[in-house]
Amino acid sequence: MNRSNLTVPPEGAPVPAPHPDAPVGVPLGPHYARCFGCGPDHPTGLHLEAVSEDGLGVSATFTVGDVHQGAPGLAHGGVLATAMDEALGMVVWLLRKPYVTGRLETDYVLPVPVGATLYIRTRCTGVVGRKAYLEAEARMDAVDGPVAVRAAALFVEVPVAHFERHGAGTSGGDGAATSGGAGTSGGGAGGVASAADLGRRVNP
Ligand SMILES: CCCCCCCCCCCC(=O)SCCNC(=O)CCNC(=O)[C@H](O)C(C)(C)COP(=O)(O)OP(=O)(O)OC[C@H]1O[C@@H](n2cnc3c(N)ncnc32)[C@H](O)[C@@H]1OP(=O)(O)O
Repeated sequence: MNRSNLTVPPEGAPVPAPHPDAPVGVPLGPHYARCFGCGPDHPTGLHLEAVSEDGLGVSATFTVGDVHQGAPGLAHGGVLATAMDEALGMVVWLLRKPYVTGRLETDYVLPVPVGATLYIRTRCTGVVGRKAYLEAEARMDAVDGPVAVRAAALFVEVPVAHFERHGAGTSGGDGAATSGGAGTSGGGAGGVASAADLGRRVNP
């Protein structure tokens, strides 16, 4: 894909070993019930579903709905970028450290119609200090379908306090209260409802 050197790991950058607690071969479940990318409680979200392949790579699916259109009948490019961001974020989630997206680069290769399912595969290609380098590819309607979107990203590790300082506080806001409570609101393994949950998750 066309990408800047900001999302390419420096030569010799190590690819981390999978975290010993990282799930392998199982559905990841949402990290937060109201997440626009993966949350089951979000009415118009992407409802992306993901499986950890080997603790460092993730396979995910996203089916484009009516609410995701840009041009009539076609997925909005920003929504497709969100799907890639979410799938990439699930990879750093496996590293058991809090990260945020610093930079996301996207190549739109094919128009993606409403009703299409994207099969997304993401992978960590290196970690240097606080910076994690990742890439992703989305294929249309089958795991071996035509490539529709490619992405590369730089995620930056942040302290848990980042979410407490900038987010809705340790209570998770009213979203946490209405979505089932700490630890369970995410549905699958490791879901969080607040920054405090996130802290317990990465430092149990
Ligand atoms: C509760 C549920 C939770 C659930 C959590 C799971 C959520 C998953 C959702 C998907 C993920 C998202 O969308 S996250 C949401 C979208 N992203 C954000 O909101 C991030 C907003 N930006 C920031 O907060 C900040 O800019 C940071 C943290 C990215 C960086 O600030 P900082 O901490 O001061 O660090 P800084 O020194 O500037 O940068 C550290 C290193 O990274 C490099 N770097 C930083 N930004 C960039 C950049 N855009 N492009 C290239 N490189 C960059 C710097 O050059 C430096 O390299 P060097 O000098 O060390 O070499």
